[in-house]
Amino acid sequence: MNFRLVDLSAEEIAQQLSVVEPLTDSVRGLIDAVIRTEVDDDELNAAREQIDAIVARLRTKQKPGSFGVQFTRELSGLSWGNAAVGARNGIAPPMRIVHHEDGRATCDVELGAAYEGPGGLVHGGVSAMLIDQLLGEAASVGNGLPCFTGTLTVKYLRPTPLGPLSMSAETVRREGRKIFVRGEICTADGPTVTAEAIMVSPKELPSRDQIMKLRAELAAQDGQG
Ligand SMILES: CCCCCCCC/C=C\CCCCCCCC(=O)SCCNC(=O)CCNC(=O)[C@H](O)C(C)(C)COP(=O)(O)OP(=O)(O)OC[C@H]1O[C@@H](n2cnc3c(N)ncnc32)[C@H](O)[C@@H]1OP(=O)(O)O
Repeated sequence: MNFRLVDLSAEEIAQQLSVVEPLTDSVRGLIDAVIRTEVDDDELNAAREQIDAIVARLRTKQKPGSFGVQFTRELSGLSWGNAAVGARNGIAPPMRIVHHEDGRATCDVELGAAYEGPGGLVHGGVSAMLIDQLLGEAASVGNGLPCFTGTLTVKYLRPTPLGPLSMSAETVRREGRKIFVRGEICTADGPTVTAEAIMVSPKELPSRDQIMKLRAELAAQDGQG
């Protein structure tokens, strides 16, 4: 697994996010506009040319492969390409604000036209992705142990409408590296989706000791520099 420690302070991260998040929101706006626009074909072709020019501009300096996951010295993860929550990912639903308290994670999200499955309703795979992410965060942050999804069980109780939703996830119990979690997606009328998962902290992940060692190495480099 690609695990990389980066030397960024909280202020530097906030600075980068203040530029990146509005850009990602603009990309979300573009996706929504392309889905719902009713302008004529000439306008669509002209828009495509402008979009292609912007893509070429961004590609003048490009990371190889994917964004990857970087960790800071304070062990905050920067997964800015992540499909569910990546700050640079315009296809990630806008679910950035996740609150953690006592092993419970909650998040409000508003899903628009880009997340549709059946007409006017949220795609089932999108619901599964959202709740998987929140369950993973509840397990990982709540127990101080980075986890992968081992088994995810999703029950669709009734259709989930596009629009404002609230989600919650909590740890039920822990057995060694296995963390049992459950969660739900709700509208104002109550739950539409419930889910259970077994999150497993993989044995090949760097241990906290290894992370601390990397951190000490960075500090030693500072001392020399
Ligand atoms: C430094 C502190 C920092 C703390 C803060 C952290 C902040 C983090 C922030 C944010 C969190 C992010 C949240 C992410 C959310 C989204 C997650 C995803 O999308 S993950 C991608 C999809 N999932 C995969 O790709 C997994 C693929 N599978 C695997 O990699 C392995 O199979 C894995 C890790 C699941 C297990 O591999 P093994 O080698 O570690 O496990 P073995 O040693 O065989 O088993 C350990 C125990 O787990 C059970 N187990 C193994 N696989 C299982 C499975 N698939 N389902 C259920 N249980 C399983 C086994 O039966 C065993 O249990 P017994 O100890 O015997 O009781």
